[in-house]
Amino acid sequence: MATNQQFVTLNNGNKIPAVGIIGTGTAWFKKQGQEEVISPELIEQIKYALSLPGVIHIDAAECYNTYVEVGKALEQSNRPRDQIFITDKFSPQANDGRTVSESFERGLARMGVDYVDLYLIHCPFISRQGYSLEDAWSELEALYESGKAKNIGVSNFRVSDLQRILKSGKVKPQVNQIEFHAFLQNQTPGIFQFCQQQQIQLEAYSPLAPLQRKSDELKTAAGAPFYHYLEQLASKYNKSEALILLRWVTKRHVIPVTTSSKPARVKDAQENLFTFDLTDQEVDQITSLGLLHKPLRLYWNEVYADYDSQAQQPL
Ligand SMILES: NC(=O)C1=CN([C@@H]2O[C@H](COP(=O)(O)OP(=O)(O)OC[C@H]3O[C@@H](n4cnc5c(N)ncnc54)[C@H](OP(=O)(O)O)[C@@H]3O)[C@@H](O)[C@H]2O)C=CC1
Repeated sequence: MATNQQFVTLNNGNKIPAVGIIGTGTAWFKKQGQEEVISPELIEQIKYALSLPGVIHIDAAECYNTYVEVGKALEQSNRPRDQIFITDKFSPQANDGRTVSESFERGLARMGVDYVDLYLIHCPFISRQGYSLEDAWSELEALYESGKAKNIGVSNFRVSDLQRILKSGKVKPQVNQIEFHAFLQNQTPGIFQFCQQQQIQLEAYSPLAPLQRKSDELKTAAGAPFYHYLEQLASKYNKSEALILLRWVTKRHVIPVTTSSKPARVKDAQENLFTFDLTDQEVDQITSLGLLHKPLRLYWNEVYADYDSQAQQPL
């Protein structure tokens, strides 16, 4: 199938689709204990994503409690495994005390696969006593060496967290998945530059945060120029505002991880993201107008809100 898909090369030479189109958390997230309450909508949406051309990048995690939906969609689709890129994440918090390898094997079994393409530590906050980030990272390294996790990485890590595992580990993380969008350009101090300098590929979750909050924010003076410019670009390129924002993320050399309950939006992200390009000047203008806006942090506020004053500083 001919596609407009693009890939990014990771620091180990492996390739990853340049956009993740079907996150299975956020709006799809289920509370602990609700795992067996199946969402037919999510199964259908993943199956729809799996019917699109190219390699389909699915973002899963232990704490989303949606492995069953991923597994059913994979089972019901006839997509070859090598045309699917599956990310999974170990939850170091509230996972009934499972070790990395127990969590990993449980994820494989529930999704009905025998490897994942990318395995991440979901956050640097480990609740298990006597178990450190370094311990968790060495377990990921073992999964990488076994070939059951084709790439490994982290999520929501600060520079200091990365420095710890860079010092103790043998394998450099391939990815750090963080919240990144025009209204939160540094989740934690210096993280954007550090990862780019270290060739740790950044992934952006909540790349559409400015649209998720558009109706409230448009009313503010700080938001209006940003949204007006976005509308202008959407009209110039005849693309949705969502696609303009996702393209901006890719132009910052970050992989957006998005999701939607609407098939047309999933299709747009997979098929149309690379059918147009923003100029350098347009990328810079989105960056600058975004920075005028106060930080909009959708996740991990309880631990990272103290960094808000530094999250929207120009690089
Ligand atoms: N590592 C981590 O800690 C985290 C990881 N994630 C991962 O990232 C994935 C994506 O995160 P998420 O925040 O949902 O990503 P996005 O920023 O892409 O937001 C997706 C949401 O935006 C809505 N949306 C899409 N297009 C528009 C539009 N044009 N106008 C208004 N709203 C729109 C969608 O609604 P609709 O359904 O109506 O299209 C959907 O609910 C998650 O599912 C999860 O896999 C997320 C958070 C934390």
